[in-house]
Amino acid sequence: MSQLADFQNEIYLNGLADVLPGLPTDLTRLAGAAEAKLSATSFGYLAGAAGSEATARANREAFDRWRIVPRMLRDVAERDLSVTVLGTPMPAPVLLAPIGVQSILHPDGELATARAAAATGLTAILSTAASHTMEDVAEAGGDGPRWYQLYWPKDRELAASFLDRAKAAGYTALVVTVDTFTLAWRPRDLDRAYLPFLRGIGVANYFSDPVFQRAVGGPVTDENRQVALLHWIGQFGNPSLTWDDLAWLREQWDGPIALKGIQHADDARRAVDTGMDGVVVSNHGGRQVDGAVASLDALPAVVDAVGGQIGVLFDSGVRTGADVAKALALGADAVLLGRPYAFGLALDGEAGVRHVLRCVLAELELTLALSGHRTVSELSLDFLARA
Ligand SMILES: Cc1cc2nc3c(=O)[nH]c(=O)nc-3n(C[C@H](O)[C@H](O)[C@H](O)COP(=O)(O)O)c2cc1C
Ligand SMILES: CC(C)CC(=O)C(=O)O
Repeated sequence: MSQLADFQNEIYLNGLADVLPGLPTDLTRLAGAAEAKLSATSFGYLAGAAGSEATARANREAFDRWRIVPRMLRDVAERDLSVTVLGTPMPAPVLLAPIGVQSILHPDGELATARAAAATGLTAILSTAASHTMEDVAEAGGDGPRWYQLYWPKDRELAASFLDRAKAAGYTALVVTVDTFTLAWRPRDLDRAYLPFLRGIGVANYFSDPVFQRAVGGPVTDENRQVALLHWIGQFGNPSLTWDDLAWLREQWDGPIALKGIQHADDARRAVDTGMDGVVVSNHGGRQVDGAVASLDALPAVVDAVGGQIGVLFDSGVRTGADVAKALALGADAVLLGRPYAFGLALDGEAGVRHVLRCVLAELELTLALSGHRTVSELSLDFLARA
């Protein structure tokens, strides 16, 4: 029995109370459990999406339109789901998507997430909009692998400072999110006039930054907090960015860079042409362009366009191990898990995140094995049929 699916035996042999923190093992039930625990504002921010939330629903429907076609009698006794993605070895092709403002879900926020990721050997991608500083999160994650997600601010000096800090704190790859230079129209938050940042959540990396502090007249205290928040609003996103700016970024960061939020084959080709190391096919969980194409439907054309020249990662709509397997079969090198681990965080902090990760990994391995696959590289379109 291999390590990833050992979780299943542990549950049966050691019993629920010893192994499970009282959380569902059917990960599609996490949202309901988290809703019962969180405030309406926090749950709305986490679960909500843009506009009518049609794209968020489409992300799920796209997974349902693909069905797995299991193959038999192929000796799957020895299994190994490990991969190396953008230079980082991973026990399975699953990463934790960058999710900001995690302290609205649990006081330990990104610290708990980093600990859970380290415990499972998975790579957590830390958001620029984290509620703890990147240095504190790096310390919490210890030796665990970590990547940094950049929200590229208007001031290049501030962007460079973020990158220097990330390098110094041991983040090895950079994920640049290009689909969120401003927040979309998000009715659940608009209806409650709720934005975590305006309550000082998600600004830790800005307020702790020497370049930011210089701009607001020194360290952020009660006295200049309002000025600092206004400066944050002005700095957060940069709608003027173009492909030409990536050359500057390339000079600032010598490790791998992936662009997150790519949905069109031509954009993927431009990522190759501008010297990027990867793309993340993503529509931000339906939180940006309502009516946008389902992320899974955008994946095959990007995989084709890139032709193996750079890495293709995927997110938006992944809820189960079977979903991960489907995205891999459609050509993703790895998959970012988003809301499910955040629901776990809300439900039980570090233990909740660890629970979700272990469930996904075990379910992924069992899905692949029971459908006749020992490794991820054996997966192909042959694995899937249209529903
Ligand atoms: C509450 C919340 C906060 C997020 N914050 C960030 C962020 O700071 N940076 C980023 O690149 N993506 C962010 N995302 C998007 C995720 O990285 C990911 O693309 C998305 O959650 C995938 O959709 P899914 O959760 O439906 O699978 C956030 C998503 C949620 C739900
Ligand atoms: C805009 C951010 C700072 C957080 C985010 O990416 C999100 O809420 O989707």
